[in-house]
Amino acid sequence: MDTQEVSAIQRRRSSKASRILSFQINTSNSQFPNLEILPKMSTKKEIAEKRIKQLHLTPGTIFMNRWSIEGMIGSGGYGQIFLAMDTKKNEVRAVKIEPKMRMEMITKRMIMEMDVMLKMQGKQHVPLVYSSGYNNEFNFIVMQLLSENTGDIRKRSPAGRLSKETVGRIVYQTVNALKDIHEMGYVHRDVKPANICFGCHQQNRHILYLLDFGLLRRFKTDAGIRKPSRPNAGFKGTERYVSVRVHEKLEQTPWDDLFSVMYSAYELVVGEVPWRHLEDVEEIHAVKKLMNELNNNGEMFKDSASVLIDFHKMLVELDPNVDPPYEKLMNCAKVMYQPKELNDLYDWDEGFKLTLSDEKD
Ligand SMILES: Nc1ncnc2c1ncn2[C@@H]1O[C@H](COP(=O)(O)OP(=O)(O)OP(=O)(O)O)[C@@H](O)[C@H]1O
Repeated sequence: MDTQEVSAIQRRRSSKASRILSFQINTSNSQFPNLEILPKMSTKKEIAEKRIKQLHLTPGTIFMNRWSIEGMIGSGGYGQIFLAMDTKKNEVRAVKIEPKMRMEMITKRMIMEMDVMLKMQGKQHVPLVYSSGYNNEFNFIVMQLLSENTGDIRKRSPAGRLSKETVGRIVYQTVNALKDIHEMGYVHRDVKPANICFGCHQQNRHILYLLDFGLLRRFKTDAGIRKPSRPNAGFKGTERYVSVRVHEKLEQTPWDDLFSVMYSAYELVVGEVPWRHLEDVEEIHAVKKLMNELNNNGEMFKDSASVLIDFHKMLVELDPNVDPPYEKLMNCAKVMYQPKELNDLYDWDEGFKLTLSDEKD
């Protein structure tokens, strides 16, 4: 990318985001952020639409005397995520904030998230944490800034879906990310496209990062023994992406995270899951059970979904209480993304041309 191209991209981006990042753009080194997939800062209208009554931090605030808050880039049921500038190092960061009190109760979700993220530092698919802690009002984590999440990238792709070459590599890397988490004795319990991002710098733009460690739970003891299952483990996760076992309130195991990978991949490669328009949770459960009937699910695995047949079959045939064969699952994803390599261009690097050419056929 030369200086002219960078300027053109900058002009297309919101002027504020470009201003924030312009200090870093130096085409003579390969460190500059990938502007095309940086997370967008929410406009006032989007914030209102998300019914967020109040921003926890307003742009212009210098949080903890160090991080200059530029705007909100994401929010979930618990936290808000801000684009911030580290005023000491002159580098961009993401700051995740959660109020310490919620409905007069002390919130612990982010305390646990910090703890797990710190334990996992050094794992390839876990974002770098620069600082974490709390002040009088908030728990916070200052972490590596990542790209727009893959759910939002899919939504803005012209065909509303991603190519099998890109989704295969997302599956491969997500299974690898989960392998690390599971090997440390945790299940993630909220795998979904909104929690999957890529790096936004030249050197990590094809590395996938898994986000949101707030729902993790230990399924193995420190000695590596599976913990006894609770008779009713409750429903934890996001309705659209949880496995049939989670609908049945069974204790989650790595198997359930892998099913969430499968449903996420289905949505990314097809554009939607078969239960996208269903509101009744029992109906969603019923369709997911039907999908698992290997002799009866042909309708759900035709056209662009057909690339997931083998991966899905492999999962259905696994025992949820036995450690999954990660390498076999990753090899299955490899078949999906060939002839590409992990470090070749992804859909967003090449103007989504693979899905656009599919549409024309
Ligand atoms: N480090 C980051 N860099 C860029 N964007 C991020 C980062 N962390 C989070 N986001 C964005 O913010 C969104 C919400 O983040 P996250 O899932 O961590 O919040 P949450 O409050 O825990 O959400 P939920 O209620 O779904 O559990 C993500 O989907 C992603 O788009």
